[in-house]
Amino acid sequence: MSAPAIDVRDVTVHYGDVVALDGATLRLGAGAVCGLIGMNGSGKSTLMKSIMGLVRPDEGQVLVDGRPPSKARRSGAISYVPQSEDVDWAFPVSVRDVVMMGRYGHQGFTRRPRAADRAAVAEALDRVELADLADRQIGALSGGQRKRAFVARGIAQGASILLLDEPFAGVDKRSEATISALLGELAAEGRTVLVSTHDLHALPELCTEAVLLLRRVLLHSTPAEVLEPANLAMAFGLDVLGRGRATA
Ligand SMILES: Nc1ncnc2c1ncn2[C@@H]1O[C@H](COP(=O)(O)OP(=O)(O)OP(=O)(O)O)[C@@H](O)[C@H]1O
Repeated sequence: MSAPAIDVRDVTVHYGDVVALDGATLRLGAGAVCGLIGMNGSGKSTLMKSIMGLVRPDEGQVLVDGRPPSKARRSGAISYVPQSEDVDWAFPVSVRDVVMMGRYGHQGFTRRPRAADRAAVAEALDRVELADLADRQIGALSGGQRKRAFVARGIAQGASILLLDEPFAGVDKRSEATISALLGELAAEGRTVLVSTHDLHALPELCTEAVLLLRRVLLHSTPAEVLEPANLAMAFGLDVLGRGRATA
């Protein structure tokens, strides 16, 4: 049997005195679109950073395709779309340059793009509907377009695992629809998608499964079960859907 795409085993992460994750366990297979749900500070970004190998667990272990995250990252198997606040948008690179970064691992030491790299970048830009903005500076895009550029980087990279940290925050309806449809297509190609979102109502359409996080995984099930009021109450401590709010 092949290793799970993402295998988080009993992971604990501290930032100084803050316990961000406390015995988190999660296993995801190929073809899953898993929604990661939890209140602010529940550890969603930390979980993604642990899977990327950007944060080292104090306890427990993370395996990606059966390998340590750093190895999986170097091989290009895994791609991360960070929260907008974590990116320096003033960096003087074009949208095409950002997507080409996904090809670095394919280019050897010279980092000189070859025809195959240019073709992969063009195809990825097409898939996220950004071909007409390819030469624009990344900071001159809207929030939703920036997210799409980062998704395109993961596609050009050929990543089999995509981690998206709140890709719908501050995003217009067109970008939301483009990204949602794309995540379904990527999963249908056998890739694994983990996506954190505060948009609970979008969960059933967006995801094949969902996780409730509060420093550890409280529940990993279908979107419908995760959205049960009693389950949401475990993670948020109140009736987030019953009060008619669209987001957590
Ligand atoms: N670099 C850091 N240094 C110190 N504490 C941190 C750091 N990063 C995160 N934390 C703390 O760790 C906890 C988990 O943070 P994390 O960003 O993983 O949560 P989150 O679920 O992604 O939150 P949000 O929904 O607000 O993005 C929070 O209490 C946060 O304040």
